[in-house]
Order: sequence, then C-alpha cells, then structure tokens
Amino acid sequence: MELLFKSAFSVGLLFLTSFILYLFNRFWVRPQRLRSKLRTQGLRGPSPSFLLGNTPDFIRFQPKDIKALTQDGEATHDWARFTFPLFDHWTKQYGQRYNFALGTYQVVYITDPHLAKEISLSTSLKLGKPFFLQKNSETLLGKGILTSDGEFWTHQRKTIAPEFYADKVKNLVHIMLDSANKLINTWETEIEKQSGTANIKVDEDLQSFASIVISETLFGHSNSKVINELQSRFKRLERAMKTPLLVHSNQEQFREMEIEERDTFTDYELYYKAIINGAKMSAPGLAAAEQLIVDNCKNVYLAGLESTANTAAWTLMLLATHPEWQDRARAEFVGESLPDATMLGKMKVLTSVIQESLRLYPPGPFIARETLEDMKFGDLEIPKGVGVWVAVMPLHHDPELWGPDPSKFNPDRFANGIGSACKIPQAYIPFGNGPHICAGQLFAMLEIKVVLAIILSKFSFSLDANYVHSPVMENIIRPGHGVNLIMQKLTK
Ligand code: HEM
Repeated sequence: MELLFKSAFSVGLLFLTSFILYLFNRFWVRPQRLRSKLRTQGLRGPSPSFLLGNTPDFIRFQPKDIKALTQDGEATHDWARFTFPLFDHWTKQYGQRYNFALGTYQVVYITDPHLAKEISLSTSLKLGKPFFLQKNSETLLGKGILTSDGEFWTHQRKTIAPEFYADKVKNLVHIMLDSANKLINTWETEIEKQSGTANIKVDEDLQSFASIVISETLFGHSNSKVINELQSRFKRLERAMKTPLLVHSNQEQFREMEIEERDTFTDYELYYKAIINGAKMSAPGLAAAEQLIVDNCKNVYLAGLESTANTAAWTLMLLATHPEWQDRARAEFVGESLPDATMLGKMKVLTSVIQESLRLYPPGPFIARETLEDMKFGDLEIPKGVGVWVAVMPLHHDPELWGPDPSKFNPDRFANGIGSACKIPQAYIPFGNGPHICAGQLFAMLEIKVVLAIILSKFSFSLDANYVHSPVMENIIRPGHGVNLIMQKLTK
C-alpha cells in the first residue's frame, strides 16, 4: 500500500514538475528566446511586463478624444496617429521596425517600405494568418478563405478567386446598377419630400446597397429573410466580440445560430457554384463540406459588404468637401448613358479619386501575418511563431514615398497609375499584398465606381455642417459618427 502511495506520489510529482517546466518554457523561456533573436538583429522595442507583455501600455494609451479630428475647419486625413497613438509613439522612439509583445506573443511591427515590399513579394505558405486572429474570428467566420492557411486555404482560393476575375465581374454590373438605382430612387423621393434639399445619412444607405449587391451575386437574390437575419447576426456577433466574456457566455446561442445558418444555406441554390466546388475539394465528407459552404458564404459576404460600403462613404465625404473634384469626376460622364464595365474602366478621374480615398481611409489598418517557420525578409530573420504586422496608414503617409503633402487629398497623384504615385508601389496596400491579396478587388472597384457614377450624375452634395470627423476602428475603419450629406438634384 505504502509502495503504491509512493509510486502515485512520484508520478504526480513528475507530472507537476513537467507541467511547471512546460509553463516556464511556454511563458518565459520561449518569448525571451524569440525576443533576443529579434533584438540581436538590432530590432528595438518597449520592455514587456511579465506575462502581460505590452498589453498594459495599450490600456494606458487609449485613443484620445477624437470626436472632432479637424484642423483649420477641415477633416484631418492623418488620423491614424490619434486612433492608434501608441504605435505612433513607439515609431517615434524605435523607428520603422520594432518588436512588442501582446501577452507572451511577440510581434514585429513594420512601417519600413523596403521591408513591406520584401514581405509582399513572399509567396511562401509559411507566412500565414495569425493564430490568435483565426481563433478570435472563428465564432463569426468559421474556417473559410479569410481565416485559413496552407493547402486548405490554397484549394479555396483557387476555386473562389477566379469567380472575381475581370471577365466574370463585368457581367455583374447589372446587379450593381439595379441596386444603385434603388438607392437613388429613395434619395430622390426624400429630396422631393423635403422641397429640393435633403440631409441624408449616406453610410447606412450604402451598407444596404452593398448588401444587396453581394447577396444577389452570391445567392441570386437579396430579399430573403436569411440575408436580413445574417446581417443582424453579424451585428450582434461583432458587438459581442468586443467583449470577450460575452462571447464565452453566449457560446450556446452562437451554436444554435450556426445550426440554423447551416440549414438555411444548404437549402439554397447558391449562385456561386465556386463556393460549393471549393468546399467539395477541400473538406472531407458531407458534413465538413456543408460547414465550409456556410463558412465561405459568411466570409465572402462579410468581405464584400463592409469595406466596399465604407470606402464609398469615405469617398463621398471627400468629394463633398472638395467640390472641384466632384465637378471633375462628374464631367467624365456628362451625356453618357448608364455606365458599363468598359466605360467605367475609362473613367480615370473617378478611379484616381477612389484610389486616393483608399490611400487616406484604407478599411484595414494592418496586414497581419504569422511566421509558421523561421523566415527571412531582406536582412531580417524572423523566427517561427512571431506576428508580422505591416502598418498600412504610416506607409500610405510616408513623405519619402508620396512627396511632401501625404496628408492632402490629391487624386492627381494617381493620374498616371500607382507606379508613378508611390515610389515603392508595394507600399500602397489598401487591398493587402502577397498571395492573400483581396480576391474581390476588381469587383469592389467596379461596384464603388457604379454607385459613385450614378450618384454624381444625379446629385450635387455638400457635407452636413454637423458632421463630426472621427475615424474609429470597429473591425474596419469607419466614420464614427456617420456621414450625412446635404443633397440636391442636379438640374439638367
Ligand atoms: C474597397 C473594398 C475592399 C477592400 C479595401 C478590401 C481589402 C481586403 C484586404 C486588405 C484583404 C486582406 C488581404 C491580406 O490579408 O493580405 C482582403 C481579403 C479578401 N477580400 Fe477584400 N476588400 C474589399 C472588397 C472585397 C469584395 C467586394 C470581395 C468579394 C466580393 C472581397 C473578397 C475578399 C476575399 C475573399 C479575401 C480573402 C483573400 C485570401 O485570403 O485569399 N473583398 N480584402
């Protein structure tokens, strides 16, 4: 009996010692080793606290009160230093590449355009999506194209991306036109009701416009209960995800929603067969394939909705405050009939205006990756398991790349394309870079052009005097207080 007790005690002690050693290695030795590999290459950064890393710094450096980011009565386009004050502070201290820690997770933060270029040129599958992002967004997005890596992602990308190539996308202009015309009709009715001038909250209406476009594209219809349900679920989930405790306490509710979603989606005749084929290729078995169909519907729907609607809203805000650009863009299609893909392709001013809007207000502030193996970019060796964050806004505002006025709205800089606008074109990254570059960028550009072309041809507009400029980070960069425009019908 005593022997048995002693053996059990020894096994228990061994187990406990191994566990303590594991924790010691995982939370102390490994982060120290990774950090010292980075620091010996000259990478500096703030000192982390034990276990918490630099998380307390983020709590101390909350964004300032950015209710009205205006300078001399004009909206400040160099907003990122207010919205992300800590990164701005660290960049001034440590330069264009540095290391910080989120808990024990090491991150290399990059605003160096040469390094950003090296990273964008890497086609290696060893540079994957960060594990913590995959985990955080799993409740919302499952395991679709947006969050997956390696071979699993390659299969999905190969089947989904070609559906958004130019030859396919140009056949979808009619969906965009129909949806834009619905939007215009509501605005015209509103303007008539209000005797010729209406104050319209365009950001919300553009969300509905983009939702119809992506729903019609994916599902062949947009008026169903499913789409409305899906939209309100996304909103609820997004709200819940801001408070991690709420996500955990709501797990049961989320699971029920997922089962409902699966039943509804698999009942549908999906217009985009690519999603079905992709699921069959990469998921073993019917249940897994069904789950992947649901996940990718959610992924492409969400990818196609928010960023497009927000970009259109920011562009209208910029055009409202720069009437000369409103006139120049409008002049491109005076006398033209309804736009088609060929005509929209020729609208150089409109293209430049959207490119400049995406430079100043890119929906995603970081392109985040993780090294799945030891990797080398230029002169920098990054060990396995480190986050690699390329910061979009500092690159889009670097005077070395854009000239002396990077914070000014000046679409003319894109008049001869991205190559002549920016000294290192790989540093202009509103659609991301490398193999994961936005699969829907042609679709998005066409959709934004269609809706702006129709708006510009029907209305003149200025910014509501009560507009408050406050870009906020809520999954993507949004106008924190919306965009209200004073709209009038153009007289012929
Ligand atoms: C202005 C509009 C848009 C912007 C600025 C934008 C931007 C982005 C960015 C930054 C990424 C991540 C790239 C990376 O991690 O390197 C991305 C990925 C993606 N986007 Fe977009 N996007 C837009 C519209 C759309 C639309 C309309 C669709 C589909 C209809 C779409 C589909 C996707 C997909 C499927 C991915 C995942 C690509 C992959 O990981 O292989 N996007 N987008």
